[in-house]
Amino acid sequence: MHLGHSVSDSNFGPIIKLQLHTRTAEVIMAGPPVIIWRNEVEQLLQYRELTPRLEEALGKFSRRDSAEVIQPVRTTVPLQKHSGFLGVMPTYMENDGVLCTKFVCFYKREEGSTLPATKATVMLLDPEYGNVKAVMDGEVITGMRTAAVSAISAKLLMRPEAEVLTILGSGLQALSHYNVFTEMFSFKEIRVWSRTRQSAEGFCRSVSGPVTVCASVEEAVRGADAIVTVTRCTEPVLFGQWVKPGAHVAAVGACRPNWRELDDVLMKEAVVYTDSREGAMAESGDIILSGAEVFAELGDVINGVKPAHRDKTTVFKSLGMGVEDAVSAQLVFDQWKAKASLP
Ligand SMILES: NC(=O)c1ccc[n+]([C@@H]2O[C@H](COP(=O)([O-])OP(=O)(O)OC[C@H]3O[C@@H](n4cnc5c(N)ncnc54)[C@H](O)[C@@H]3O)[C@@H](O)[C@H]2O)c1
Ligand SMILES: O=C(O)[C@@H]1CCCCN1
Repeated sequence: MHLGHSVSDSNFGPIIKLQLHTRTAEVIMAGPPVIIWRNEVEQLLQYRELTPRLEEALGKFSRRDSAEVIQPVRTTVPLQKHSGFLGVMPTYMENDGVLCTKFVCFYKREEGSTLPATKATVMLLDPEYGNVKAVMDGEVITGMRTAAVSAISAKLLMRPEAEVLTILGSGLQALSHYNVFTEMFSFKEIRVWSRTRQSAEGFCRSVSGPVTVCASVEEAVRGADAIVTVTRCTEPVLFGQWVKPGAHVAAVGACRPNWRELDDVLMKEAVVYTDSREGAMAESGDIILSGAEVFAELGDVINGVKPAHRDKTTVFKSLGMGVEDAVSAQLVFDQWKAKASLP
């Protein structure tokens, strides 16, 4: 049996057939979990399959049906010595038979640090037997599912005639957002701003299409129809006075209650959407410190219970949800089994 190049036969415990209860359990790994690492996750995960599954999952989450999704607010453990946090993100999707936990460490790295700002690992478990089925790289999953959800917010909330996309930040999330936004939409102009021109120019070299490097945030965002903020700033970097009325902002950074990416003017003027109300009220400094009202979750719009105010300035405040990782990891695992000709 082909076991995938990521594990050798010797790593695998015996594949055994068990007669348990009334269910014949096949391919229960009596041995160690499958390890699916970065390169293989990159090969197995595609936006065209992932994005519709994420949109469905956002709707399931917002219905608050415990048979669909159980997703407590992320547990966050401060790593004070390293200016970081450990986030633990369990999710159970009973109807879909998916049990997943992501462990993610994220840090306030000093400028010029070459250490990663985010490191994530995803575990997929069998909800009936409790064994760990797979351990996966969480970097690719986090990068792709976060960008795909931002793209879903743009699909729902951005004006259809949008022509200019601006990306603030030039790191891992900036690249994944560039990739999915250019796959899902066609913009006449794409702009990027980063703290240093050098890193912005490095970003331009890493993408396939033309991108304008802007010297200031104001230059980058004035006239933009869609703005993606993917910085690690902790004070506002995007100011409402620069944002064109009717623009859509996908705000991905500032995921701590005392961190900001957006100023009060923008938060007060915009119609604010988020992924999880509970998560936003626990973790979003942009919402908590500005006192802005959360109009709806993205899932409420998907379920048709709240309108999409495309004609107004909109902010999607993204904090990241375990259900996004669960859906992504299950898709990776299903693709891996298909490739290994496993049932
Ligand atoms: N919402 C979610 O689901 C989710 C998921 C993953 C990461 N994030 C957050 O998204 C942000 C970007 O993540 P990433 O993996 O791309 O990080 P990264 O370190 O790869 O890139 C961060 C970018 O921000 C810039 N930057 C750093 N400090 C800054 C500052 N003080 N002001 C302005 N720009 C600054 C860096 O130059 C870089 O271009 C982080 O805040 C991260 O916590 C959110
Ligand atoms: O949901 C996530 O994966 C990210 C990790 C970094 C902090 C914000 N949330």
